[in-house]
Amino acid sequence: MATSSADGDFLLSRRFVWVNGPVIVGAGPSGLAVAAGLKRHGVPFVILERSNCIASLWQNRTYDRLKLHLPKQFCQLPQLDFPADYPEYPSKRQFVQYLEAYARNFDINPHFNECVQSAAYDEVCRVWRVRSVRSHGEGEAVEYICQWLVVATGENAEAVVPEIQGLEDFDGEVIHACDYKSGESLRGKRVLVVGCGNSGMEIALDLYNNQAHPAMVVRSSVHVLPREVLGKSTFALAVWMLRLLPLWVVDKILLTLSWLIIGRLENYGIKRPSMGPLELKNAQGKTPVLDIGALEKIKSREIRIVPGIRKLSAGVVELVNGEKLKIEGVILATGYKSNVPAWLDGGSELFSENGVPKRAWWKGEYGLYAAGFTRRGLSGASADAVRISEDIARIWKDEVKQKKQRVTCHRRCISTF
Ligand SMILES: Cc1cc2nc3c(=O)[nH]c(=O)nc-3n(C[C@H](O)[C@H](O)[C@H](O)COP(=O)(O)OP(=O)(O)OC[C@H]3O[C@@H](n4cnc5c(N)ncnc54)[C@H](O)[C@@H]3O)c2cc1C
Ligand SMILES: NC(=O)C1=CN([C@@H]2O[C@H](COP(=O)(O)OP(=O)(O)OC[C@H]3O[C@@H](n4cnc5c(N)ncnc54)[C@H](OP(=O)(O)O)[C@@H]3O)[C@@H](O)[C@H]2O)C=CC1
Ligand SMILES: O=C(O)C(=O)Cc1c[nH]c2ccccc12
Repeated sequence: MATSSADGDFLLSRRFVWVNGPVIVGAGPSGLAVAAGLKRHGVPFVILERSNCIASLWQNRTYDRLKLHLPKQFCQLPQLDFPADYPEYPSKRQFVQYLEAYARNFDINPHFNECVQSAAYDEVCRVWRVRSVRSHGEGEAVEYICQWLVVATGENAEAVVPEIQGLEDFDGEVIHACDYKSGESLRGKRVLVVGCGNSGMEIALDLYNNQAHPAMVVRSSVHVLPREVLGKSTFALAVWMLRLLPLWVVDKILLTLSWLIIGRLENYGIKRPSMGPLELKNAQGKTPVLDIGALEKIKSREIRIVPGIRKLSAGVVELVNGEKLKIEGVILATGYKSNVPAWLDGGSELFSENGVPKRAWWKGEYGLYAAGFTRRGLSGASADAVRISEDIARIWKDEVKQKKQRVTCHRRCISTF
């Protein structure tokens, strides 16, 4: 039956579902890891996923040749290691296979094609009301009512598409990095890659490897670090040094090693930020680039570095220095953002306006949790998941015990009559 909702949209009648445990929003690595932790403690839950598969970022919104850029020991989820024969840097296919095995192993069955549209805390009934719409069938609307809400929608939920003057006049292909699969279709073409984070760098290299001619926009500054130092992971080295030394000292060491291995980036048109790489990651969430080969092509000018864009027109980009380049395609490697502000009502003591938790924290009020928002990649997501599942399990078990006691007491009271 169709009814009219408060905001005037037509809506199929809503189904109400009481969940005896938490609702987890998102079936990426963070949501799966929380779910596995809850299974371990015997806590029931529902996990809602807007797409038709687990880890949709990895399956649908990343390019073919992507590999994890941190060594495998920093990327596996709690309670299940990667298979022993996985390489140091697993491919995206291997990572997805691992996640599928993870979901199977812990018997995690997300509700697919269910996009959460809103979630709000009902202070009167002291429950969360989580409203979703099923994208398959007739678009059924469901309201889940639960005591705990775990936000696991990720730091990369939506693509950031910048406003660039004249973008609509450009006549070639314009895609965001999340829709880039391979440079094959751009063979022989001049392609502008906007953005120089890990996506921009790796896509520029992939374009080069597919015989395209990439130019990459570096409008401000970026830290590029070698992925390895003397055959050892730079990231692993940094983690190890952080146990012994303050962060600023580790940053100084990383920069000295980079200078010895890579040389001065300024020679190739790339400025380094004034803040050190780890300090910048902590302060602003800006991930340093771990170089997998783009720098060599930048040095040989096979990947051109260009400054910011002034405007685009048919077949041409005009740069802020007045230079004009002929281009046939644009890849926007301009980053991602959280979508939490679009659907979470309340929770402002945990989440800031841009949809990531204040102070990179995992627990809010009224049973609200955030998994995978601490800017520490997959290892951060795993750490959050363990804390969250243990916290919920502790409260859930207490409540179950109390309920049992109430029932026993009630029975005793009845039997004394
Ligand atoms: C290209 C790329 C490579 C990366 N490589 C690494 C790496 O090597 N190592 C590392 O540690 N980190 C890496 N990261 C960081 C990345 O954030 C993590 O790897 C990981 O995917 C985070 O998991 P997550 O579950 O928090 O978020 P996601 O993987 O983004 O999962 C969130 C899920 O929530 C779903 N969702 C979103 N909104 C809704 C909604 N309203 N309703 C229902 N479902 C919703 C999404 O469809 C998605 O499936 C990489 C990121 C990118 C973009
Ligand atoms: N192999 C792997 O494991 C990979 C991991 N990743 C991870 O995915 C996450 C997202 O990375 P990424 O997609 O690179 O996003 P980032 O947010 O790291 O980088 C976005 C880039 O776009 C630039 N930019 C934004 N708007 C504009 C504009 N209007 N004009 C010019 N430049 C612009 C930014 O420049 P500015 O700094 O000036 O704002 C920055 O260089 C990161 O955590 C990263 O580590 C990504 C790819 C591969
Ligand atoms: O790949 C990512 O996006 C990550 O967030 C992983 C990560 C966490 N801390 C870092 C420091 C340097 C490089 C990558 C990471």
